[in-house]
Amino acid sequence: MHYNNIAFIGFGLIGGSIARAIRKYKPESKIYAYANNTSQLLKGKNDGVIDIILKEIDDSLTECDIIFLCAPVEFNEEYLAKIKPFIRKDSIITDVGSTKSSIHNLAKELDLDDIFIGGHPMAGSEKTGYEASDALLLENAYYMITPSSKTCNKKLEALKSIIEMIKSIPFIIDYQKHDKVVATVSHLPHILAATLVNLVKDNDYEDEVMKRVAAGGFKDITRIASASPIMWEQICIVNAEPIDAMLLKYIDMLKEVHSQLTSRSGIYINNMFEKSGEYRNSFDSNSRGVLISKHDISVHIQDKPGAISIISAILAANSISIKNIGINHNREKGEGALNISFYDADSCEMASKLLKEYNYRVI
Ligand SMILES: NC(=O)c1ccc[n+]([C@@H]2O[C@H](COP(=O)([O-])OP(=O)(O)OC[C@H]3O[C@@H](n4cnc5c(N)ncnc54)[C@H](O)[C@@H]3O)[C@@H](O)[C@H]2O)c1
Ligand SMILES: O=C(O)C(=O)C[C@]1(C(=O)O)C=C[C@@H](O)C=C1
Repeated sequence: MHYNNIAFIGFGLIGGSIARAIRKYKPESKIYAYANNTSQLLKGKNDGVIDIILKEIDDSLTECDIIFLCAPVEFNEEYLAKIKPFIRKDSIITDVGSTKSSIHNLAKELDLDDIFIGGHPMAGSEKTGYEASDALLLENAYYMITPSSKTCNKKLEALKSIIEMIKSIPFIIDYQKHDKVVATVSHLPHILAATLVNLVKDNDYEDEVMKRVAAGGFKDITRIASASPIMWEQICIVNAEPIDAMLLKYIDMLKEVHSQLTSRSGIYINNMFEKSGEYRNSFDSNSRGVLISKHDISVHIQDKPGAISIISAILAANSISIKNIGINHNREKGEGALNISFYDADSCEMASKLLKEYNYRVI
């Protein structure tokens, strides 16, 4: 089995990024795509990423060796049921959804648990749509795989090799554990970011001074508040139980901070930051090449020799001094493969603008 014919149901940020990477690393693949957004599909076809636009869910899917479900999580479940009549027994259905138990339960109900293998790349962006997709988006990122008890080794190895081909790092995990992990490190943080932004909106002065002066700290912690409402509505509802369990623990922590603040316990606050700083810094020391700076950018580049020199030549030619530069091999820590830090905000802003003009994806 060569897994040459690959279909995407949903073709936005993640579907588009995987398809672009497959086209890049295995150009002979035949890529089929279906979505409810024709303009994204036409762009994909124009870019040479898609070979065949599927107008319907029909027996064209029988030609496909692997099908990626890449719509918001509840729609992925709807499509799992819809595609069932057209799927060959020896093919693989996988998904990229941020929740796993619910779709695994459905696969079992539909008697598809020998065909369906869950997947979830741990990289992304607050942006949506094929326009924001990038062949390098998932490079060096963990890509969680949740097999079922009926997954055969051959299919698991095939999926792993596709994930490795697109330069992600396969990470096998039980699907129930997956949902608890991401509830804590991804879903709850999105809720916190959204509520924090809404707190400012609801409490700002008439002249919107809070919005105006909000600086690095606020922006760092709230980038993901701009994420897709429909995608996050579905993630939160489908994974409500583990999210809610962590949310309650978090509320207890905040209540404790409230009580310690009321009694003006500086030592409590000090210890809180001491503990969090130590742990957070241990994340950084585990990742190679990651820089910590107030004036830094992440640039999506290929993780290969020569890539850094092109960027540094562009910046040098424009008299922008680099403080530090390094490949981030461990994408679970940052978004781009290359981290560059600058001495001041102006240089950082100029560099970002310049590299975008050269068509680099800069975050
Ligand atoms: N955005 C991230 O950071 C991220 C990271 C990892 C996984 N995911 C998961 O990936 C999936 C897709 O997210 P995305 O960021 O690519 O979103 P997106 O909005 O960029 O893309 C969604 C795609 O699904 C299509 N779609 C939406 N509703 C549809 C429907 N009813 N029928 C057919 N097509 C439909 C859209 O047209 C679009 O092509 C989600 O399940 C999400 O949980 C997202
Ligand atoms: O970097 C971001 O913008 C993301 O939100 C990516 C992110 C996350 O880290 O929470 C979002 C959802 C996913 O399911 C996986 C990754």
